Amino acid sequence: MDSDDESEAVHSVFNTVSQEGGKIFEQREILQIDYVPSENRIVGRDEQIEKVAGEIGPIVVGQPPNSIIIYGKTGCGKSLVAKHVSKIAREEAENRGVKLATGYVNCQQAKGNSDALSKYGRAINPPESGVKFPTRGISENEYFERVWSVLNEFYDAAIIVLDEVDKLNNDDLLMALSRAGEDGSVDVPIGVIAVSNKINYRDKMSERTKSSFGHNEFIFEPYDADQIREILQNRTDAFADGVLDDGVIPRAAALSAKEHGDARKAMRLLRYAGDQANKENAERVKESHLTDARASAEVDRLLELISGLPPHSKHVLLALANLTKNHPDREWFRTVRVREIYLEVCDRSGADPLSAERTRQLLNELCFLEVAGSRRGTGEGKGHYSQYTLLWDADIVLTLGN
Ligand SMILES: Nc1ncnc2c1ncn2[C@@H]1O[C@H](COP(=O)(O)OP(=O)(O)OP(=O)(O)O)[C@@H](O)[C@H]1O
Repeated sequence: MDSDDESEAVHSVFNTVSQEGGKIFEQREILQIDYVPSENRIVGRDEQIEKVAGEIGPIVVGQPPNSIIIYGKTGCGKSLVAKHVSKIAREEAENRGVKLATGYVNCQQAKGNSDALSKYGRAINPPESGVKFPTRGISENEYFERVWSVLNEFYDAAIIVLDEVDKLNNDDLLMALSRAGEDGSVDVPIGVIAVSNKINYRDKMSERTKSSFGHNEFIFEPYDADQIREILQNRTDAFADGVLDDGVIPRAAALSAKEHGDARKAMRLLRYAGDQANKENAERVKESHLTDARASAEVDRLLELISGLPPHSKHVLLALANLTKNHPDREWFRTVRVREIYLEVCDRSGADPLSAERTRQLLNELCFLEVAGSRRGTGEGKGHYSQYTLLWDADIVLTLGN
């Protein structure tokens, strides 16, 4: 392809798409959500980096470290800090003549414990090793054996980052890894850095795993407006020189801090504002572009939340959205009311409705995902009942669901 090709799009709907990202962006990828900033661009997490490094620290001299678990809402820098600490630990260990294996596994992308182990095995397996980590076909035990053999033969110590650890079916892997050194399965010390955005994951852990992680739990708070402003300010080289109006970043930061404190979403908002300016063929990104960007960001956020839901959860959500839309004077609805509309939604979509009890459970799951909210009400002599409210714009939900 000719990179100087300035030819017009064949289809006018693609007119605003260009290799360079239009007039507005210089390096749009800097605002992509998977872009990992270099260490001098990690904002406001010095204290957390120090604490995590403090617990995992002994590993750099080949001594057993403390395994840790980091909790916090989405986009508050958990994975970034975990990856960063494991990277600098590897550099420090190398500096001290210790061979440290480091590997990162996102458990959401792993199909269970065996797959997570296999991914870790492949991440640390040196080219000269004869050990194979097939994607399937061997037992979980065999994966363990192979990981141990690679560690024993090629390394002095190991760190494993298990991101979204709550997505594994159980905590067996967490426990096996954090206890491996003690129970003699492997000759090198292992440090586990587990990451989860479900604070109540702790309740699902067995007592033994809890005691392995002891008091080494860190909770990362969402970012405040100043921190988000600095994070965004550090990414302005995504834009062409001088195209960003002065008020855009402070406003994007203020909105993001108020709504979620999530760095990833804040970057997405800024990127969408740039896209919006491009679409309008504007010379500059203005605060007004944030308004449209917010609508797109909201849709994306909700899509992310509900994308993995089974059909009946979506039917229940649609029922709540319909109620909300049709009763602008009311916010809260009792389970029975939601169920009535749910039955209509099922009827329309030709689905067999689930039981009343199951409907209630699905409503509670929507609350857990922060798509809906719940409260207890007291009836006149009728005891307690639950009420639900939609935490999202009903129109957005209905557009996505229909
Ligand atoms: N302190 C920070 N400084 C600079 N950029 C940051 C910071 N925190 C987060 N980011 C940006 O936001 C992105 C998302 O952060 P990260 O993956 O660490 O979130 P998380 O807390 O692990 O969230 P999730 O639970 O959704 O995975 C990072 O890749 C990075 O681009």
